[in-house]
Amino acid sequence: MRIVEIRDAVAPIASPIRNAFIDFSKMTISVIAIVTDVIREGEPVIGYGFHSNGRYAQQGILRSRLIPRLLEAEPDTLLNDAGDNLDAHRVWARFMHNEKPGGHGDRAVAAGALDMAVWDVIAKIEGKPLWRLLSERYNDGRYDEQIMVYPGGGYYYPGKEISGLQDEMRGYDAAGYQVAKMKIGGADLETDLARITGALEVLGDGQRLAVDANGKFDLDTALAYARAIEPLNLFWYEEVGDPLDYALQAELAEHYPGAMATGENLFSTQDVCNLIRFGGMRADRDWIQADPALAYGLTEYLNLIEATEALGWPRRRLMPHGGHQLALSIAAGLQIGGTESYPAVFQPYGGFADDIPIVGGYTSLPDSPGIGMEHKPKMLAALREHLELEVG
Ligand SMILES: O=C([O-])CC(=O)C(=O)O
Ligand SMILES: [Mg+2]
Repeated sequence: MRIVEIRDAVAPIASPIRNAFIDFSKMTISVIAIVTDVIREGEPVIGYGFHSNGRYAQQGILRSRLIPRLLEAEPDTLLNDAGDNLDAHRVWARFMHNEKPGGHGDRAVAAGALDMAVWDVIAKIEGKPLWRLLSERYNDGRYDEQIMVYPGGGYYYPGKEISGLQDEMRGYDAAGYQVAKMKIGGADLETDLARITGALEVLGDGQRLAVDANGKFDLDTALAYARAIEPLNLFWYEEVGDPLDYALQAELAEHYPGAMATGENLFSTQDVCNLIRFGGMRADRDWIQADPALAYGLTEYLNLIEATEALGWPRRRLMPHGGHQLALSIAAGLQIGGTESYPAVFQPYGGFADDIPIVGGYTSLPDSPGIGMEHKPKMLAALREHLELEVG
């Protein structure tokens, strides 16, 4: 088989929401299509990819480096031994050829989008859902039929802070979610505490609510919030300080007995290992949120699982950021802890298959080939429109 074409485009994912650090008024993502010469049901097999929100589109890196490297490669060097499908590891090594280690920034995001499309192609050519392919290749055939998912949301509602937030939490509860997440750090402690209390009036138990500071706090503020929320027994306290400030994270761990979560802005396996080694993270209760669609893709996430397990972290403590079906497929097929979802924000890319419900905080995956994007028709239509693709 051959790659016929790789398309990329910049897609808007702008919305009026803001977290403690950024607003999303100009947010974009890169979307990708890998078109192959393999024909299924009369149409060429096309793999789709995109990266998670929070980082802007990566057209420069994709167009000037990663995509040309694939198109210039001797086609057979990208294939598996049988020559009938792409080999994700060979493809990854090729598009990352001549890139120095370290300094993982936007390059990791570009790679994450491209690698997602590669895995969608591979699973479609193999005629299997990605979760099943992962289970068979890397997990001795084991998989989870039910995956823990929680909605990321709870942004600020100027003018109706509490009632807006409560309505959103009511919606998540009605949709079947068990745990939901809200933003903090975009207001003062008193205001945020009133918001948290308001959310808890809807959700009840503190274990049904996680809070996310998006890297905003210095140590003093981190500890002040920690003291205030500790009695509430929340599900987790997320990305409290700068994502690379492992000393702050370690100090927080000394003072906060509840669960901490972080890692969505760590873009390499090495960064995550450093977080584990130096960030005071506790494998019995904390969560690592590294996101394959921001951090070099699923191909690299396989290395991340192996490296974190070698440091004594059960894969069940991994819960990726990003609310995409790639992480859901990984969660099912490789049996990590679960994943975030975005039923209410970052549309049309957020959320999972339209036809599969959430029950008691868990969901499942469709059985159709690939990542499952065909079960999100609005998203697929948007991808095709941005990529100017008319075929299946
Ligand atoms: O950047 C955002 O607001 C999204 C985020 O942190 C999350 O979903 O955990
Ligand atoms: Mg977050």
